[in-house]
Amino acid sequence: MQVAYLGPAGSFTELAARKLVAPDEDLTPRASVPLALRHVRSGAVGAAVVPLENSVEGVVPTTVDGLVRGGPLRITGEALLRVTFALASAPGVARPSIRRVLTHPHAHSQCRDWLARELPEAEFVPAGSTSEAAATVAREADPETAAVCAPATAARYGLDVLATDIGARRNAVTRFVRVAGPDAVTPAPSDRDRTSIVLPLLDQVGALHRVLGAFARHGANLTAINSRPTGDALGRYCFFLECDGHIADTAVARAFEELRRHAPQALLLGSYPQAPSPVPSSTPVPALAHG
Ligand SMILES: O=C(O)C(=O)Cc1ccccc1
Repeated sequence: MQVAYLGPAGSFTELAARKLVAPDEDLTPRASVPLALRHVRSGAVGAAVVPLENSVEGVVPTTVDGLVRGGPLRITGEALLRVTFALASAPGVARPSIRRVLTHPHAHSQCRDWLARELPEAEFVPAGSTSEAAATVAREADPETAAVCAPATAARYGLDVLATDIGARRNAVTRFVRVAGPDAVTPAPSDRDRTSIVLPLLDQVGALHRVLGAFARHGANLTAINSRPTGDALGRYCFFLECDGHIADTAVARAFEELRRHAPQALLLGSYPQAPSPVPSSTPVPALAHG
């Protein structure tokens, strides 16, 4: 099977994809997340691996939009990757000559503080991925342009590393998902699963309250709730929900059934094993103070 990923070669997504493919599957790069998902929907590839969210910046909007808009898809797995960022240039370039910094918007937002401090005059130029930024810098060999990418990606494209660890957080983790067509087999329940759901929210009093209530009543632990505009009109939103557990678990199945009674368009994106964390477990969430 061909599995697309956000490329070109050397992206963080490629590293994640390597954890999510079987030995007999082939990885094939795509220039953007929408293109990779379009090729899953058309059947040109069997699956795609795309970045979904980061512990510092939250969700990758193009990915969530690609999942909630368009034909149904199925998430069948996830991988977590610790990401560290380097500033890289063509060989022989000195840091003071950098006027432009190329990278993926999600990488830029995690390095914004360092860039504002160390290269306040440099302009940010969005790239399709961190590896595309590195490839462009290598190809153009412009002494005024640098890329933000993984140190290994800089080495792969023959770039010099001008600075390392320029991200705002040491333990930044990005979550990637493997996405297939709607007929993909749901992985069997494991001891620690996650379920992802898409829900167009009805424009009614109490609509969100009923959704949250369904999870609480059946004892399913809702772990994330993101709203994205449907794109149809101002004020129309689609929710991307996640909870612990598998759709084969009674709590999750009952919560989803109840959700469907309120919002028949609710769509199960998938149930799949949660990936182990690549960093030491974080400090507990502080309890809310009740006044
Ligand atoms: O995969 C990449 O290289 C990307 O550009 C997406 C990305 C950006 C920042 C953190 C993780 C993935």
